[in-house]
Amino acid sequence: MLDITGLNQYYGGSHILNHVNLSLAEGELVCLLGRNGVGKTTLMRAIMGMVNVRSGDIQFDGTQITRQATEQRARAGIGYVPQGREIFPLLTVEENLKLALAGRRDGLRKIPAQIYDLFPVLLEMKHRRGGDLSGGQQQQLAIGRALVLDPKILLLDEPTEGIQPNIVHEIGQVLRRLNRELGLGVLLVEQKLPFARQVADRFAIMERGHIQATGAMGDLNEELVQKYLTV
Ligand SMILES: Nc1ncnc2c1ncn2[C@@H]1O[C@H](COP(=O)(O)OP(=O)(O)OP(=O)(O)O)[C@@H](O)[C@H]1O
Repeated sequence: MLDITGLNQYYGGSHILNHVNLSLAEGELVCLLGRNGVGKTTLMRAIMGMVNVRSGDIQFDGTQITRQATEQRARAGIGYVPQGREIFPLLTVEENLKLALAGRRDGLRKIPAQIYDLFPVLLEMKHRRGGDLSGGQQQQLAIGRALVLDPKILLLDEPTEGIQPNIVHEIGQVLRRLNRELGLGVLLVEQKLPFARQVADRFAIMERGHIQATGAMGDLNEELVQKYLTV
């Protein structure tokens, strides 16, 4: 579904993504792990076309997208929930969701009922401003907004950061449900290991901009954790 091969990216003279190879098969839920500053967010942004890459390929759904604009990638079916959520604080929940309708492939003009089914709190808070929501509710809004586009895969950058445990649990359940019931592929950047273990099928560990290890989630042993993840 998503195949990244030999991807190199630089910020000025700093080589950030270093020959990254990573793939997400159809319906797979993969967690990208790694310490702070290793390049996880940069990789997500590169997949979305928000940073220029120097070399390498990104293929999505059989198409080469490496040089496509962000809007084109979103329309092709890559949903993105950025770190820090980036919702519009002065717009209502409903308006935040409606903005994403512009990117629908099928021209739908109504927020799909499924979004409110997945996140009932968004229905309750429909007329409230985004900025009035709690961090956890804003995260649910950010995920809901990405889902309005009807993506084939979803990229999430640290969706549990700064969120209270009951909502973290709820988000985990929604991701599993989307993945299991609807076959949505998910690439998740995550720092919380118990959460990653709970939701992901497979892991990929990044260090200094390179994928150092991948495997089934059950194979993420203490040695790998100590070597690449413990701070
Ligand atoms: N816009 C930018 N300009 C220059 N350097 C940047 C920029 N954004 C990130 N970097 C640098 O690139 C490196 C990778 O950052 P990135 O945010 O991708 O890492 P990360 O693994 O997502 O970290 P975190 O877990 O802290 O979010 C870091 O050294 C960071 O300082």
